[in-house]
Amino acid sequence: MNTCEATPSAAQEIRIQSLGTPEIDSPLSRNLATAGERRVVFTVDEELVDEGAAPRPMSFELAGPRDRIYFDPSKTKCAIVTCGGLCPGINDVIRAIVMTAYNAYRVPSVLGIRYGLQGFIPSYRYDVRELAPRDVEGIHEFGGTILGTSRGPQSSSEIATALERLNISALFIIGGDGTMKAAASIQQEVARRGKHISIVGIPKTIDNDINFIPHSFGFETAVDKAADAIRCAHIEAASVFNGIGIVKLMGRESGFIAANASLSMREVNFVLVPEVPFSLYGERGLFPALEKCLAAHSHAVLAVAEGAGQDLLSEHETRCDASGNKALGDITGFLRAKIAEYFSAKKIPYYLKYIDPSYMIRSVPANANDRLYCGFLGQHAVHAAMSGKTGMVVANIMDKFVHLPLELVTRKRRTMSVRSDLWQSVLETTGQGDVMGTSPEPEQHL
Ligand SMILES: Nc1ncnc2c1ncn2[C@@H]1O[C@H](COP(=O)(O)OP(=O)(O)OP(=O)(O)O)[C@@H](O)[C@H]1O
Ligand SMILES: O=P(O)(O)OC[C@H]1O[C@](O)(CO)[C@@H](O)[C@@H]1O
Ligand SMILES: [Mg+2]
Repeated sequence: MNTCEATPSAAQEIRIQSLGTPEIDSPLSRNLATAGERRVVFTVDEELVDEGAAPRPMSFELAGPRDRIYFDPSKTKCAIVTCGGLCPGINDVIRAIVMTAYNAYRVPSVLGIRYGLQGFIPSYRYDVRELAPRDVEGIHEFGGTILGTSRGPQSSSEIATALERLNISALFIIGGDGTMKAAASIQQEVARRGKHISIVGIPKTIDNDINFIPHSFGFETAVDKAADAIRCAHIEAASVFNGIGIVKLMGRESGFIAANASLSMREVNFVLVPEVPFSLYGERGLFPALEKCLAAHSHAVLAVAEGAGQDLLSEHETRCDASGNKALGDITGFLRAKIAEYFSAKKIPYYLKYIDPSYMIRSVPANANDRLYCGFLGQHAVHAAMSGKTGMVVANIMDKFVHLPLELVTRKRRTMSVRSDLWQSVLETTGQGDVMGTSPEPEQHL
């Protein structure tokens, strides 16, 4: 993303589905709500579109309250569901949705669906929860989700039936890439039945792997926590002769957390991510480079995304989790064993300190920036639903809140491009280019 213009010009128009013409006067004061749609044009570069694609202008619908809305607030019932792994800020989004629905639109009811998509399915027997402002007042102080979450497929047909049974007008679905696919199939099922129910997604994931979303909420907080772990690993490693600090960070198929946390803590010498293959031995191998690093600085720090180097593990994982996400082999266990072999054979003393902050980076409350971000996302999601938008998510692109179709955000999973400024910056800061070179061609990486 590089430029932002106020008018559409000849840009590709990104369209959002609508349930019908908004004909009801919004209860929001005239100077808060805008008349009609406003659009913004960004020149979108390859980081968000396709690797190698030329930058191109695209026009997006701006988020925000409209002066005419689709749903009569006095008859509107909303529901919120949270799915997938935890992420800092989920409660902040829930709070913002409830507060906006009640305080801005005076809707009479917002329901919380328990434990992800399972909460729609009668056989699980989870009660729905009424969420009034007093129920959500203080929830932003806590990590996690007050509604609970789950993984695993559920029938869109049963979910659509539950939405009809509960008489829901707008469903807010908070989750990651998988959840957005679920949202798309729920929206299609609801439309197939001819039901006027708005389905609005709020993209959530610490992995930052949702297509077209530059930074999902909670990512910044997760990076903060990951940076704390790196700081500790560096102190431990630097406090002994030939100390090696290894930090394992979440990031199944995308190394954004490892890359960003390492850039914020410049002491990291090697960043290993799923997107870039590497070898252990040979001229451009990780271990000879680690050996050189120890010889030069007497200590070294490695930040390892959990999905890195999976091809090196002798037993490839074939298992998946309940949602079909591939299970990962233990790359850091493998590296620790191989480091022991390598340095023992060379009779080089070393002291390895291993830190796995694991779930701690995603179960904490959101930091101040993420809280602000979550508040806006929740508010804009309600404005979008009330004006009859559906099959969409709310996103922040270049400091503008916009509507994106679910179809766009579910097209593929976002990974870090080896040509991105982010990865190039990692290479420049760490000097690890010899091990994980700048070229995407695997044979040039070792
Ligand atoms: N292709 C799909 N179609 C319909 N539902 C899906 C699809 N993929 C995932 N889901 C459902 O969406 C929910 C959440 O998916 P998943 O567990 O992959 O987490 P996620 O939303 O990607 O979040 P995160 O990756 O941040 O943990 C699950 O209930 C899962 O079954
Ligand atoms: O919550 P679970 O099922 O243990 O899954 C862990 C995965 O979830 C994520 O935190 C994404 O939400 C990944 O980084 C991690 O691999
Ligand atoms: Mg996911």
